[in-house]
Amino acid sequence: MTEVLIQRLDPELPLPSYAHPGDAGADLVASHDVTLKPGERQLVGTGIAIALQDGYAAFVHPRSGLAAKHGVSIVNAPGTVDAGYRGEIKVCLVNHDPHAEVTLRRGDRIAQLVVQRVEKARFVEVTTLPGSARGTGGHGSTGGFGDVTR
Ligand SMILES: O=c1ccn([C@H]2C[C@H](O)[C@@H](COP(=O)(O)OP(=O)(O)OP(=O)(O)O)O2)c(=O)[nH]1
Ligand SMILES: [Mg+2]
Repeated sequence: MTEVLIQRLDPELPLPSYAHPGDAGADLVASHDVTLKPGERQLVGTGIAIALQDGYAAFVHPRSGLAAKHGVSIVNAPGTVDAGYRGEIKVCLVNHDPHAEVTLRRGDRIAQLVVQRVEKARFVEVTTLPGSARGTGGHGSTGGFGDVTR
């Protein structure tokens, strides 16, 4: 288990917490009320700043309940929090619902933070890449979407 130093920027807001012992994501809350019109996005504070250990990053993921019930997601999902970042963690929420406005209140759980170990890559330039079974096929090269026709 990695230790993450955390600073409460708003003493009245809770620290991130895992809802269940096996959960990967710790819930983050909104630092203020926010109302999103259909299609609108807003950057929302969470009231916390963290210091991750070197070799770690934290990823800001959407909550599936907000997505399924209200169409609310995160524009840049998952957002990347670098180990060296000391500012407030913020969430760029978006309302994908075509009709309904949605209001989230200060203290509501709006996203979840997944802390992960990450590798640094050394980029080695070559003129030809080694062959592979997939080759250059991508972006739907393995087939379509079953019976769906357009
Ligand atoms: O959902 C997010 C994504 C990022 N960040 C913070 C932490 C991260 O370390 C920093 C920069 O994020 P990123 O590198 O994704 O943004 P950028 O547009 O490349 O900005 P910068 O030029 O500051 O790197 O912003 C958040 O608070 N929430
Ligand atoms: Mg960046």
